[in-house]
Amino acid sequence: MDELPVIDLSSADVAEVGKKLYEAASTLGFFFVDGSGFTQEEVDSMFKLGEEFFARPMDEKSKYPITNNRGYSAFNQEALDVDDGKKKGDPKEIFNFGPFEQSANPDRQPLPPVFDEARPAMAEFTAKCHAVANRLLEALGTALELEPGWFASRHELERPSGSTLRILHYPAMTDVEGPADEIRAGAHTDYGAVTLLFQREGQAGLEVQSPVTKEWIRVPAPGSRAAGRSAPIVVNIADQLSFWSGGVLRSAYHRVRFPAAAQRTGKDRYSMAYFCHPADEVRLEKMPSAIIAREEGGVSWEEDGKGRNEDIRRTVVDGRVLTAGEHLARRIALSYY
Ligand SMILES: O=C(O)CCC(=O)C(=O)O
Ligand SMILES: [Fe+2]
Repeated sequence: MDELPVIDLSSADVAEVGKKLYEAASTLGFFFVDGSGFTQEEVDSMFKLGEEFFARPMDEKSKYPITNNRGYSAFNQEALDVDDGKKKGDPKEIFNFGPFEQSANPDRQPLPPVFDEARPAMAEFTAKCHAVANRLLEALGTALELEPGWFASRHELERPSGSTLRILHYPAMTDVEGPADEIRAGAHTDYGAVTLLFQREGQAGLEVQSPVTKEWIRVPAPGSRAAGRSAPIVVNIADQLSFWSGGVLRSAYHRVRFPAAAQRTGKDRYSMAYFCHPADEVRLEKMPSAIIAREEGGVSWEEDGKGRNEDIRRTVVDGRVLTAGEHLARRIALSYY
């Protein structure tokens, strides 16, 4: 983890945690958090559900096709990289869960039996992810000198939002022919405010692009560092924080790549993401932060994204400021086949 900082969220010194979060969020936009409150058992039990589901026959899985960003997306169906024009989806399969909180999700999502039976545990896990994301955002808010509650009041779990739990499966592929086959999830930024990414120990593959050198940096997949604690969780800053901060906080480009040699070992990779989004109606406007106002003018997100699809960086269309819900809809429309 040499290049990515590990920030301990259990520290009582929230101002210090906030400073570290700000430093990490405004440079690479990718870091680890430890001390989130998750135990390894909790995380493992979610992965186990995912393994059981993905092992089911295709005709069963495809009874829950992804619609409105919820449900099952099969091999080659989602292309996260909207810039490479390859018109071919990523070789991975995923299942997306919309909010379990009933008021945020009035039309209860149909789930296959393995997940349906685990609804209460999954709801609890999701609520915990949301709480961790909110804790992190509030700590970041102290470094940005925002009034307390600025982030929390935009991320209430009860309000309809794009917040999504996603379980991913990258089956081993032994017929890797060239570098293009090594990419298992294309380069992209995430669409919400912040993403928590759970990995399994030893199942690396995630890479983040340095906004300065454009180099791809490998993100390791470490195990638990202390008894009773889950392995450190990867956190990445996503589009909404970049919009709110005029690009000072970095929505980081990342991808999943398995070198051919690693693929030939025949091992599958599993990961799990919690995409924390603000409420759908929140607008893509600047946050009232003097710190941001002072820092603006450095390397902008727009510059970062030069040569890449500009449409996904728009905050205003036809003279109207977009909302978080509209941004999500625009990004989804570009990503599925
Ligand atoms: O599987 C991973 O490690 C990353 C997945 C990802 O970036 C995504 O689904 O947005
Ligand atoms: Fe992502």
